[in-house]
Amino acid sequence: MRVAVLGVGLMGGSVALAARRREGVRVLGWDRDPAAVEQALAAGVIDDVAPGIPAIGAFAPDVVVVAVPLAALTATVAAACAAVAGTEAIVTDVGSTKAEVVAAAPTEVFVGGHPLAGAETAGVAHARADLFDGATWYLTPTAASSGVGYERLHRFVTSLGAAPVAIDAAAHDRLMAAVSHLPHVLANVMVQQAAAALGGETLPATGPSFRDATRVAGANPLLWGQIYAANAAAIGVQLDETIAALQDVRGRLHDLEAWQAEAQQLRRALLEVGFDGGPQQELRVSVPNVPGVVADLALTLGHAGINISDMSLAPSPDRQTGEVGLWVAAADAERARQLITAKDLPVT
Ligand SMILES: NC(=O)c1ccc[n+]([C@@H]2O[C@H](COP(=O)([O-])OP(=O)(O)OC[C@H]3O[C@@H](n4cnc5c(N)ncnc54)[C@H](O)[C@@H]3O)[C@@H](O)[C@H]2O)c1
Ligand SMILES: O=C(O)C(=O)C[C@]1(C(=O)O)C=C[C@@H](O)C=C1
Repeated sequence: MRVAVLGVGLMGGSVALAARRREGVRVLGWDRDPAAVEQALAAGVIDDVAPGIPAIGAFAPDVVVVAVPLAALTATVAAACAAVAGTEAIVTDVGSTKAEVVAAAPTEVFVGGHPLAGAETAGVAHARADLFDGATWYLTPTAASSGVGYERLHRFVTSLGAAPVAIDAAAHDRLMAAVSHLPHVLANVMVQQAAAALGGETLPATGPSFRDATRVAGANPLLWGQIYAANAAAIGVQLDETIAALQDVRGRLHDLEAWQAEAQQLRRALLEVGFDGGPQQELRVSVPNVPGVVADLALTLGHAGINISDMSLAPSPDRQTGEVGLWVAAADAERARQLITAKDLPVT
């Protein structure tokens, strides 16, 4: 299989690395920044560099993945579609919003895409082969999209470790406003508010909840400035609803126990969506930051036949300890808790 990646940054580099885990896949890379492709070539992220977008046609790619910032997406997709005209290639993108690029490219060779995976970092140096393992990957085919191309793209996305899910572009953008863009806005607001509240304090005054809730604050400013602008209408609706909800909470601070319990239920239900194998439960394990601790946890549960469907790692600020989040089937959760507790590791 031959894959062309346009924009070899965090996402493009991760697509390249994930694709090259399979035998016989060759990846051609192009980026506006020559340093990015040179770095990608030197690090073995891509096999070859294209001198320009028109040159990708001669590479005869099966799939072209456009992974540039949103502001450059429409023009780059158009240039990619022109470059592969008359070949068998299917062109896709990984942009965080879909309506604009899908409306601009109503051609059979293009199917919009968006992996629901990423990081608060940027650049090919942070690219990871396993970034998409287990992730939902939205695809936004239209009536114009080639069926053969869509099927090939579906298989390609699956080969990267992700689960493709077809969705309408406008519905996708409304959904992302709620589950991705609003959380980023709120994380930024929380750090700004905390900084103002702690102004002048010298004590370390933030704890784990603050770190968890604000991990994405200030993520890649170029990328996020463009996401907010591209999806302003849908984010505006979410913000209006958030403001109303906060006002409601403000008015009944002495009567929020049931509200808190409802949020607990809702979070559990929302995070279970998309997992295979029925209801899941999250175990949070406090661990010392020593080599092998995570592998030991994974091996212990693996030996006991307990599948970890998702995992998160959060080191403490001083890097002495950390918290490992493990998602396992609810039916296995108690057994997993006992196995971990037997290692003298606290689990919640
Ligand atoms: N970072 C995430 O968590 C995440 C998750 C899902 C989707 N995305 C989407 O992936 C795309 C890329 O984001 P990223 O996080 O990889 O960013 P990045 O900054 O890591 O990489 C972007 C790459 O595109 C190149 N580039 C910049 N402007 C360009 C232009 N005008 N023409 C061509 N190339 C250009 C840059 O040199 C860089 O190598 C964005 O559209 C974003 O919405 C990001
Ligand atoms: O994990 C993160 O750091 C992310 O912000 C990833 C995240 C998200 O909101 O979940 C961010 C933007 C993308 O378009 C898709 C995924």
